[in-house]
Amino acid sequence: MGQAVLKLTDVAFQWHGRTRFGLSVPDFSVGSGETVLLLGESGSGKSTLLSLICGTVLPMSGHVQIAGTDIVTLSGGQRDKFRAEQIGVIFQQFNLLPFGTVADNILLPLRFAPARRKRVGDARAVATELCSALGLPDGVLNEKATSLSVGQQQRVAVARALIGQPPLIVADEPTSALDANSQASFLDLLFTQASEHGTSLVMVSHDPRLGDRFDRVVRLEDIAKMERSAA
Ligand SMILES: Nc1ncnc2c1ncn2[C@@H]1O[C@H](COP(=O)(O)OP(=O)(O)OP(=O)(O)O)[C@@H](O)[C@H]1O
Repeated sequence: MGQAVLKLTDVAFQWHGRTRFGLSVPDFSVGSGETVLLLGESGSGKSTLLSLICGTVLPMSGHVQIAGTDIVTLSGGQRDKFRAEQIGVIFQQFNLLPFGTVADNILLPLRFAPARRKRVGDARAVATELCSALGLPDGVLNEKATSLSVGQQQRVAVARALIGQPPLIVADEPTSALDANSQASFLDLLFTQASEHGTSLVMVSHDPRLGDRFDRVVRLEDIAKMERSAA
């Protein structure tokens, strides 16, 4: 494993909903360029862990280091900017801007991330290259994102995560809406792009069959302790 891009140390978090759910992670690291598949049952806390990694929720204690910075020490605004600079995120539902074009969607993270934008140079040209590498049709940048097929929208979400080469990509069940063939070609594209740019990848899934493609397969219960109780 190269130098850690992601390192969680002594992290403890709790949701206070109708039932209380606690997640603690003593020690979990992902190296530079490493690809990790995170498996776990439904409701086991996989998305919660990704939210902690992205800094959209904060632990009650512990440290979440990304590229050497402990995001727990940052203010809310600093954390939003840091996330835009350092992490490409692919959600289960892709979360594309419904009224935006494909270009608006792909270029979105650069708006909040000056260093990432600078790395890109000619952003529109890079977005065009990414679309072509991801098998999207010519001229797609001007299409409305929601006019595309589900598989195409998924590729737009990947282009948005990859643009400007963030050191870490976090993906929450990105293939759940695809059939087996589309799933395989989607993962081929994601892996080719990530490895070309030395990007680390943490992907959550229910499906252990995807494991062969990854450097490491981690079961959530092997790195975390979960507790559930009545509120
Ligand atoms: N915003 C929230 N408020 C309160 N409780 C929450 C919240 N989000 C998740 N939880 C609780 O945290 C637990 C873990 O949920 P989480 O979504 O992290 O699991 P998961 O492994 O990603 O599940 P799935 O595979 O079904 O997406 C669940 O018991 C859930 O009810």
